[in-house]
Amino acid sequence: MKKAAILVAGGKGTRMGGPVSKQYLPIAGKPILMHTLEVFSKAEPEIELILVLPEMDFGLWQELVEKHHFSIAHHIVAGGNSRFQSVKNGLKAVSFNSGLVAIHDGVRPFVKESVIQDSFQEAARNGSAIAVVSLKDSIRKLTDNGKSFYQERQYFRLVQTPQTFQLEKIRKAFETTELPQFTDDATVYEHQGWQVSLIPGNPENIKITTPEDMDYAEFLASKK
Ligand SMILES: Nc1ccn([C@@H]2O[C@H](COP(=O)(O)OP(=O)(O)OP(=O)(O)O)[C@@H](O)[C@H]2O)c(=O)n1
Ligand SMILES: C[C@](O)(CO)[C@H](O)COP(=O)(O)O
Repeated sequence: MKKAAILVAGGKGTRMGGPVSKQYLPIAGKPILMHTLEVFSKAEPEIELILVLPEMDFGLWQELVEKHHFSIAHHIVAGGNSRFQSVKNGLKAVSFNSGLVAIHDGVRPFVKESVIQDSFQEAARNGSAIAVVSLKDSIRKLTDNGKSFYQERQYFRLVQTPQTFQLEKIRKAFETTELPQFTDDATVYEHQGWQVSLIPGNPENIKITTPEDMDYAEFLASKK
């Protein structure tokens, strides 16, 4: 079965701040996005890789590719104004019509190869595979009047990427109008009335979001 991965990196990284968007920041001397492309290429050597970037960054990316002698084949696609729109652009760019597609945040470079492989296997069986991890902390639900209530954490999961799907189904799901609850791809898929399948993610697969994440990312890279 044909496989593709869409690595979305069309954001501005406003929570990270700084003059360079977070997806290009170096970890262990190499831009975050190159680590992410590498892990997908290692996990699935035959995969079609689609990298979604802000159109204004195409030149910067080309310079980084040359500077780092980066040789993993990938297609570049222009992002949109939201993650939803960036994914939609990536889905249009997949070169085949029948197969599987993993959608992954470009800024999650520490996803395990085994999680990527498991996600394709589960999506082939059941249509979708969403990587999730359990919570380590207790959680409380806040109310609008300033109270809070205990919640049973065994019924909750933190949602990561990859989120992997049968291509025809996720393309159809993304034909819908964008809604505020579409914080990831699972919510778009579910909006069709389809149930998602969950698979175990890996806890170190953090979404690099704020400056303190960079120190942890350097630590994780040093352990690889
Ligand atoms: N218009 C957008 C917005 C986000 N993303 C991507 O979606 C992933 C998860 O988004 P997030 O971590 O929120 O990234 P940013 O939107 O860049 O961060 P911020 O919200 O701090 O600006 C990132 O890889 C980001 O580049 C995207 O492809 N297109
Ligand atoms: C897709 C995601 O990474 C799953 O946890 C997350 O929902 C992205 O959220 P963001 O607000 O775009 O950072």
